[in-house]
Amino acid sequence: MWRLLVRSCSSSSSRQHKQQQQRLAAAVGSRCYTIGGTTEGGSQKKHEELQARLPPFVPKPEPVTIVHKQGMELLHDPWYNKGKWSMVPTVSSTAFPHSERERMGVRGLLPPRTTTLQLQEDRIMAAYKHGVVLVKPEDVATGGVTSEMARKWKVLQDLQNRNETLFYKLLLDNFAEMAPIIYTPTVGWVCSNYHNLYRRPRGMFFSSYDKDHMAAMVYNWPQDDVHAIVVTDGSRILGLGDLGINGMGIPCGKLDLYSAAAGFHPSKVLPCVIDVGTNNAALRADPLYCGLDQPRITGPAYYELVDEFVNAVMARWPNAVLQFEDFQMAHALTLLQRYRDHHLVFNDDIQGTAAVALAGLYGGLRVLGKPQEALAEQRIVCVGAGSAGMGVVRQIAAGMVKRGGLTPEAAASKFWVLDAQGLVTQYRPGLPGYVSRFARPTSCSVAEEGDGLLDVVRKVRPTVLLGLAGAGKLFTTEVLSAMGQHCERPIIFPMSNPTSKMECTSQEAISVTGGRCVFASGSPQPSVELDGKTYVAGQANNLYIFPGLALGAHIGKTKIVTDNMLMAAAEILPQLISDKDVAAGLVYPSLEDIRLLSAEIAAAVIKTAAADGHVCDEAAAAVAAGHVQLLDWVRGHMFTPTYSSLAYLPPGIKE
Ligand SMILES: NC(=O)C1=CN([C@@H]2O[C@H](COP(=O)(O)OP(=O)(O)OC[C@H]3O[C@@H](n4cnc5c(N)ncnc54)[C@H](OP(=O)(O)O)[C@@H]3O)[C@@H](O)[C@H]2O)C=CC1
Ligand SMILES: CC(=O)C(=O)O
Ligand SMILES: [Mg+2]
Repeated sequence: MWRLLVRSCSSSSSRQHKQQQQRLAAAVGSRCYTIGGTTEGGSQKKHEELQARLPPFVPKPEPVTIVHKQGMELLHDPWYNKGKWSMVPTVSSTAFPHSERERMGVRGLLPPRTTTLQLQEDRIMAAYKHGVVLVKPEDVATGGVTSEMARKWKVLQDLQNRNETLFYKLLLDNFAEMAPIIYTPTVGWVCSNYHNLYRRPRGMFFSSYDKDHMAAMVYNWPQDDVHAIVVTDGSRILGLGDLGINGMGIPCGKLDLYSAAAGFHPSKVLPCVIDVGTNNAALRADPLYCGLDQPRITGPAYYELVDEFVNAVMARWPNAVLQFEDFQMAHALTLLQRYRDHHLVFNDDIQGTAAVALAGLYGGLRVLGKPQEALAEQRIVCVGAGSAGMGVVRQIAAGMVKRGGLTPEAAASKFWVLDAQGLVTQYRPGLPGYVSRFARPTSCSVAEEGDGLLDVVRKVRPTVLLGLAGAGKLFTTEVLSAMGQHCERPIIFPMSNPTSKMECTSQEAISVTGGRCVFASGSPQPSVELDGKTYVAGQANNLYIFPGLALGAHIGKTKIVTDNMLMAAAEILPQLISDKDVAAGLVYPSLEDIRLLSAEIAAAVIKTAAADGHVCDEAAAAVAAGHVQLLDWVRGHMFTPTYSSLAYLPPGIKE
């Protein structure tokens, strides 16, 4: 066959071709041979030798499948999808090579690392033979995630993949019960195991490999109208550190809450991850990890990638709210400052957490029977000087200025902030501005640079203790006991997530202080029985804030998210706690009312933005009509999970 091909090419050679061959032969002498024709001055023998060495041509057509689908439609077709059945019976599609992703319009719809059919088979074989261990003993011991919670998560995932209307109805009707399953703490376990649990691809995956392609790639997403985007780079997932692309579980969980809590339509939200590599060596070494196998990109190249992502999504979906989530401290504030003055963006960990912490303190003051002005009288110890901790401290200080009439300097003097090296004082060289404002003066005789938490608590006698270090049990029995000794009703918020990283449990705080503390925690905690009395634990988590804040910003078309809007969210939330719940010691309203809470937060945010001249005409008119009308207007934008009649529109016919 090969000979046939050579002969046929040779006999069809044109005059021009022959001349070319002659020139070539003259140039290289008898060493020259070509495939497709013999050189006239060349060696026929050499040519024959070559042919003798080549294996015979065996006709074997490449296995090409002609497909009439692209993009998401292709991925959701189990025949064309190069997927596997994972432990959750859904498809994944990482076996598409990159050139094929381009051809088939699925670039960005899949994690960047490709896999092979063999690896997929090995994985299924392992599951087939040994079953799949969902929750390891250490997860149960430290993560607060049990096999039962993992099982429930699977049930909900499966349902979400089959029927979103039913999923959201179920979630809304059982919000307080199911939030811990779709969100913290279970979402922490999901992210840690994302590479094992990898299921139907959801959202968009951007990576450094996509540099200069993002503006085009976003058009692979099959939705013209996106209202909310949550993005992470996976660098600080809850308190679990760098989980790389596995962090995608967080934008998915947050956006489930956008839809359940604030009524964003599920088809109009977009979870995103920017994969710039990971410094988590164990993940990179895992053959099932589906992110890039490279260390994290840093410096200007990192910011170029994030800039490109922001420009790409904002160009296609200019009305979307963009929430930055779980970026490490090194980048979180820089990114927020980079975009916040001209894009509809906010950082949930810095700003959402800040608002929920201030709201919780106002709620705590209600429990103590004190007005909001009493905030200025508090002495506050905050463990954790990262994006969450410093955002919280800054917001509470702003509350002290606004409600308590303090100067910014006097407000700053009410805080003692600790990081991994202990108490932060101005003695520390090179403190960033947002920390140095709250660093204790070096002349401070009460507590000194580097003092540990117990020393600080004993010396400062704080009324409020906040935990945002993500380092686990820092509120030891001694610390809690010291809090209870000097303060009749200490406010204690271990806000780190997930449960494994919380500073203490409800049981520890309530029992050590004899039930006197006002308690709320980042991840949900059980009620505690003590001396015949039941103490209910509240949840100091930004889930109370970001859905309503984003809803207000989106429908009010506020263009930016201002500090005043965040303050409005923080101030309205404690007003929504029922008197009964206040009497029970709760510093936040019931999560069962989350839709109402989000609508009220959205209304408060819109009112404030309207006063600052930042809303669209329609929102301004709703504000002018009065609170009830504004609330109705806000609720009119919320998706309700019910079935509607379906109508068929043939292709090519416009709606
Ligand atoms: N409840 C909620 O709504 C929210 C909770 N969080 C939680 O807050 C935690 C921190 O998040 P974030 O601020 O973004 O993280 P960062 O990594 O930005 O900051 C962590 C901070 O904690 C300090 N720290 C670490 N270990 C210790 C220790 N042993 N003692 C005292 N301080 C310590 C670090 O100090 P150093 O720099 O010296 O290492 C750093 O200042 C996470 O667990 C996260 O889940 C975050 C957002 C919302
Ligand atoms: C709740 C949240 O945003 C966090 O722990 O990072
Ligand atoms: Mg977060």
